[in-house]
Amino acid sequence: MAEGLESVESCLEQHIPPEDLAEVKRILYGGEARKLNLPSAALSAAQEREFELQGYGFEAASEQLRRPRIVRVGLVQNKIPLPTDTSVASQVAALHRRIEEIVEVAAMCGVNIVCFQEAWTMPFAFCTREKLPWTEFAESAEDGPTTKFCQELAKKYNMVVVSPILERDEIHGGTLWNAAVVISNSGAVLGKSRKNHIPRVGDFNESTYYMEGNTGHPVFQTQFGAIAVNICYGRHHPLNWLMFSINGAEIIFNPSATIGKLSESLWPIEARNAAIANHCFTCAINRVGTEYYKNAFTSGDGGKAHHDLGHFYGSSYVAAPDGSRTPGLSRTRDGLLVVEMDLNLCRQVSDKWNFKMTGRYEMYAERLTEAVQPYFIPNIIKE
Ligand SMILES: NC(=O)NCCC(=O)O
Repeated sequence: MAEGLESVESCLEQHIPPEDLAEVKRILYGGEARKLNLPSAALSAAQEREFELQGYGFEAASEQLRRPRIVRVGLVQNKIPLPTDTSVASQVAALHRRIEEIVEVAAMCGVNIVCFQEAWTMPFAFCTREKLPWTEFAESAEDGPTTKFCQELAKKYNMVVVSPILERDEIHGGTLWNAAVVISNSGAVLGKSRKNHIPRVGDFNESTYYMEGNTGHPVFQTQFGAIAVNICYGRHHPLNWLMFSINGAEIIFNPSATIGKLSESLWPIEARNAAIANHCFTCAINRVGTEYYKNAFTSGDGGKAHHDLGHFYGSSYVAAPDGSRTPGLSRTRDGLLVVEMDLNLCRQVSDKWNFKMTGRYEMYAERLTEAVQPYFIPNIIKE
């Protein structure tokens, strides 16, 4: 699919009559997000380094007993800088360099927690179903070179770093996992969260490489808030979001890699709906660009063999618990989205809508326990 539109937002800005634009944004986005005043040095560095930089803020009401809990998150979307047939080491090094220059700008913008896209140290090569060289991109979550690189960034910028990688777990037979490593602003590895739901759709043949995660729904208590990571395809599963929220997540990151022809119409809905349903902030991050492979692969649908998975459409955004959302980053360019949020908004919206209180979780837990039994009898009433 061609890259096409730069972004839905730029199209709206261009074509909606100015007198209607605010109302259109209210209906589509829950209002016009406040633009952050980002430092001019950051804006010019982003321009020089050829990535988009946008900043928005969400408001919360002031409270008498709690001080505002203001946090800035940074969402990074990027293309792979080198072709997929260059050496593994040079591809990883080029990605480290690219991220380093984006994170430096995030630091100038006061970002407290940064999250990269899914499997950020490699091309999203699982579509090929080939093992080599792609499995060579896998690293230890605890002390691999990418984790060490992120620890340095975390310490240097006093920033929590969420680093989604292809993990190799040497302790368990060198098995592969799709995992996000969470590194504290102290530089310590807080832990990891493995992808719970593995796609088997279109060219997303990821179960060729790794299986469903076994880390459950961990929430990481950081200095800046309680965070969780719901990796890519997990966003289609409302119960996956729910369980991170049940464990207390205030911000759920959704590092992704997905393409236009498969999911673009779902993209603006799913993370946003999760923010509403779970009274938390969600951060949807998608990679960008088209990645080409030397060897053609088929989709197993009778169609012609091809050399790319399709266009990753970026469009990273943040949604707030009140249902409002930021505009998305570009569909075609690297970008950094800086979003300021007051985490007090989570409880304020919870007190208003009461989804946690009205959730009837005990009823669903009982019925689901029955429904997963092999000889379950559905409750269908017939004449
Ligand atoms: N990376 C990944 O899980 N992609 C699956 C496609 C999608 O969920 O849109």
